This record gives sequence, C-alpha cells and structure tokens, in this order.
Amino acid sequence: MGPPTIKKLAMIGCGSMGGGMALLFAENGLEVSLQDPSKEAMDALKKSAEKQGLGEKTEEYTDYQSLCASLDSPKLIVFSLPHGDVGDTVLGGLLPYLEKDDIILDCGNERWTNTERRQSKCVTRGIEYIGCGVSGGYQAARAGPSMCPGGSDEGLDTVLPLLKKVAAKDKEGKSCVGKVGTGGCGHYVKMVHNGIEHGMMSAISEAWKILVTGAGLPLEEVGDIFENWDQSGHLSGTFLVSIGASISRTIDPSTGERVVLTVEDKVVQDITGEEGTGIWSNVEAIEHHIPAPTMATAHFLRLASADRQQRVDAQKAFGGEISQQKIDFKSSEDKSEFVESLRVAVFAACLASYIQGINVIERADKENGWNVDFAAVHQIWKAGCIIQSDYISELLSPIFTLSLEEVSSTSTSKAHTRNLLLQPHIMSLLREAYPHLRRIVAKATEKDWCVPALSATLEYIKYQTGTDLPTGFYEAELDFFGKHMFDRKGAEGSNELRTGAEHFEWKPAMGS
Ligand SMILES: NC(=O)C1=CN([C@@H]2O[C@H](COP(=O)(O)OP(=O)(O)OC[C@H]3O[C@@H](n4cnc5c(N)ncnc54)[C@H](OP(=O)(O)O)[C@@H]3O)[C@@H](O)[C@H]2O)C=CC1
Ligand SMILES: O=C(CO)[C@H](O)[C@H](O)COP(=O)(O)O
Repeated sequence: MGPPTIKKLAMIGCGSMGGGMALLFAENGLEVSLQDPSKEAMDALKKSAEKQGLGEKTEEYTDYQSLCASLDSPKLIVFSLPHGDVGDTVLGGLLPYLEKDDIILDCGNERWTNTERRQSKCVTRGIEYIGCGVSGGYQAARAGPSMCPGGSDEGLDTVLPLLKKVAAKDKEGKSCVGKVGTGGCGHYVKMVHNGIEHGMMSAISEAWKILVTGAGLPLEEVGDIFENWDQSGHLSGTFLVSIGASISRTIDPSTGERVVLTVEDKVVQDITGEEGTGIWSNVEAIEHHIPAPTMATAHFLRLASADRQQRVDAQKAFGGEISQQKIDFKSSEDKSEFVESLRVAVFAACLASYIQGINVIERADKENGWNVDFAAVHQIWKAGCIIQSDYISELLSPIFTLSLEEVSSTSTSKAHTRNLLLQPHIMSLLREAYPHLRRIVAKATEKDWCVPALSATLEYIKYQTGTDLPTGFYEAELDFFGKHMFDRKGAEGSNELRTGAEHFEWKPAMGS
C-alpha cells in the first residue's frame, strides 16, 4: 500500500506566507482549515479566498479540537509561524488531538535545533514532524515556492506527492522539492540558503549603490544594466538581480516618486527577532570552523545598518561624514569596462556565498549524520527560491548530482568532498573574476564607497588560495606569549591540520 493521499490540511499561521500557501493548496483541490489569532490576517485571507473563488475550500477554526476534527487521518497540519516559542506553544496545544501517523509540516524559518527537539517529542507518539524551509517570498507562496523538507522517510513519503504538485517548477517542469534528509536538515539547508542570500544581496546592493550614487547613473539605466546582467553571462537567471531591475524602475503612481529612493537604509529584522536565519547561519559557520566572510560581512552590515540613530551619533562623534566621491568615466568604453567589472565582481561574491554556505552544510551534515541529498538540494534551489541563479546552478550540477566517488575523480584533491574550493571549474572562474573584483574594490576604496561583501570576497579568495599568509607571524606571536607551538616551514607534515611540533623560547619566563 502506498502513502495515503492528502485531501484536507490545516494551515496554522495565515500571514504573508501561510495565507498564500493556504490559497495555493486550496487551488490544488484541497480543503484547507485555517487558524490565526490575527483578525487582520484572517480577514485579508478570507477576502482573497472569496475573490479567487476559493472561499468554499477554506474555513476558519478558532480552537485546536475543531480544527483537528475537520481533518482526515492522517492529519496534515502546516505551520507558517514566527520562529521560536510560538511553534512550541502551538504544538503543545495540538498534541492532545493528534494521533499516530499525523504530520506537522513546519514551513517557517525555524531553528533546526528547535525542529529536532520537537521531532524527538513527536516521535514518541508516532507523530511526524517535518522541518520544511520554504523560499521565494509571499508571491511564491501563492504561486508555488521552493520547498526544502527534512524528516523521516515515512512522513516525507506521505507529503511529497502533494508538495511536488504545489512547489515551484524549473524550466523542464520538474518540481523544486525533494527529500533533503533526516532530522532538522530541511530547516538547516533553508537557513544556509538565507545566509547565502544575505551575501548575494549585500554584493548586489553595494553594486547598485555604486552605479546610482557613485557613478550617478539614472535609475532607468541601472534597471537596464541589471536586466542585462540577468539575461546572460555569469549572473543570468539570478532572481535577486532580476528584482533589482524592477526595483530600480518602479515609480509610485500616487506620488510619481521612485519608490527605492524613499527607502531608509536600515535592515532591522535580525535585531527585532522577526528572522533568525542570518544569525544562525553565521553562528553555524563559526561553530563548524568554516570561513564564511561574505555571508558574515553581509550580516555585520545589516547589524550596523539597523540602529540608524547610533550611526547618526557616531558620525557626529567621528567629526562628520566620510565624503564619498563621484566615480567619473573618461569615455564610454571606460564606463562599459567598469560596469562589466562590477558585474563579474558581483558574480564572484555570489559564487563565494554559495561556496561558503555549501561548505557549512557539508560539514554539518557529516557531524549530524543527516545524509543530505545534495541532488535534491540542487533541484530545490533551481527555481522559486531567492538565491536562484541559473548560471551558478549549472556550475553546481556536477558537484551536487554526482556521487562523492565521481566528484573526487574531478576535484584537485581527490578528496571525497563537495568542497567547491577544490573544484577546478569553479576556482578557474574565481581566478578570472579576481582582477575585476580587485578593480572594483580598489576604486570603491579610493572613492570611499561602502563595499563590505565585495571586499570580504576579495580577501577570501586571497586567503583561501594563499600559501604565505600573515598567519606565520601570527603563529610566532602566539608561540612567543603563549607557548602555543608552531610547525617549522616545510617540515614533514607541516601542511596538516595539527598542533605545531615546535616551540621556540623567544623570551624565557623570569621573575621580576
Ligand atoms: N515573508 C517571507 O518572505 C518568508 C517568511 N518565511 C517564514 O515563514 C514564517 C511566516 O512568515 P510570514 O508569513 O512572513 O509572517 P507573518 O507575520 O506575516 O505571519 C505569521 C502569522 O502567524 C500568526 N501567529 C502568531 N502566533 C500564532 C499562533 N499561536 N497560532 C496561529 N497563528 C499565529 C501571526 O499572527 P500575529 O501577527 O497576530 O502574531 C501572523 O499572522 C516565518 O517563520 C518566516 O520566517 C519563510 C520564507 C519567506
Ligand atoms: O526566508 C526568507 C527568504 O528566503 C524570507 O524572505 C525572510 O523573511 C528573509 O529574511 P532574512 O533576510 O532575515 O533572512
């Protein structure tokens, strides 16, 4: 007997994402029971459902007992809730009405450790708890998002036919969903997706600012540049670039203003706690000893940006603003070459964000034993999600879809790894991009433009491929004051990740 067919489900949390997904499920023939304490969210959803002819397929329930009673067995209950305690409270309220084989599909950006804690709680009752990261924003929630589920095989087998039906489709019509692996890895991979997203978004925003304010190009022209970047070459099919073109061009019909020029320069959601994925993905990178400077620097820019008043006060204390100077072009060729370098530099930062994020997933997978299916992740990131990039997806294809044995036969190190830093076809692109990135960072530095993700990527490439780093002197200082040991240059085993074999008595310890 195959997995049961799901004909009804409940959506708990009917805001931007949950509301859109509720309508998507209803449109796909399901009866959807709704619950959300926000009258505003519920009224808006009911109105949209009526307008779209889905009123009959959706019904609001205000208590868990009647909500659960409205479903068939096994019950499928979808969460689209803020992360943290809310999910625990809702799960606690539902548990008395849940039975063996019922499924919770948590589609929020939940922290993977919370997911695994809830999985342990549910498993004792035979209830499946699937952590399913969802990407693409509220438009995709309604039209078909990219979906990243992780959990037990039984639970995944039951929900997958439904998810395949509603998820985003790639150019070949294949659904952007798959069984990612066990435990909390669905939420983990989605969390890292957001870390990558932050690195990419920072680099793209830095480039946008240079074009608009630095070079003083009209927004219409910047929209055209972004559209060109999205159409072919290294940034082709990059969602964040394509929306950058629309954002540059959009005019508010009621005021005639370019909307983007009215937007204050602060990103607050890490600090207000609305979202946690940026914080967690960087913490994970550090805890797993993965250098992820493009992701991390993007995060620090967001953190610094959030408290605008502090920046205003710091500027006063600093003695005034650092005056960013105009970038002038000597000729139209000079301008075209600069814009081309900027395009390649942004690509390098996007690719570096992917490298860093994938390295975090690979390391965490090994440590947690989730058995992440990288081919599924590749498919999930193909369309519908925010980090979607056709060009990068092609580059990842052999690394994600081959077995580790096959990957090792193509990588320089012959190691069984998906570490993109060891893949010649990836690294040769970073090598080609390097002079462009250096040109942009040098120009931005000379003119005082703010390029944290781009410059962090430049340094990343330097230190990840360097074999004569300043850390020789660093290591000497450590040994001088702390007797932390070092390896002698060229000594046997000195390339190994191990505590150094030698100490030099730089200054003997003596009483005063
Ligand atoms: N927005 C986006 O682009 C994306 C968001 N996500 C994730 O999806 C989840 C939902 O996000 P989003 O839709 O944007 O957020 P919203 O705030 O729009 O929706 C969340 C809804 O959950 C409701 N809620 C709070 N507590 C409960 C409860 N106990 N029972 C039922 N409903 C409750 C909220 O009501 P109230 O307002 O009254 O608290 C709100 O209406 C989050 O985890 C988010 O990180 C994932 C991908 C994209
Ligand atoms: O998950 C998402 C996209 O993938 C959501 O849009 C999320 O709200 C983005 O927030 P943050 O930038 O803080 O991760």
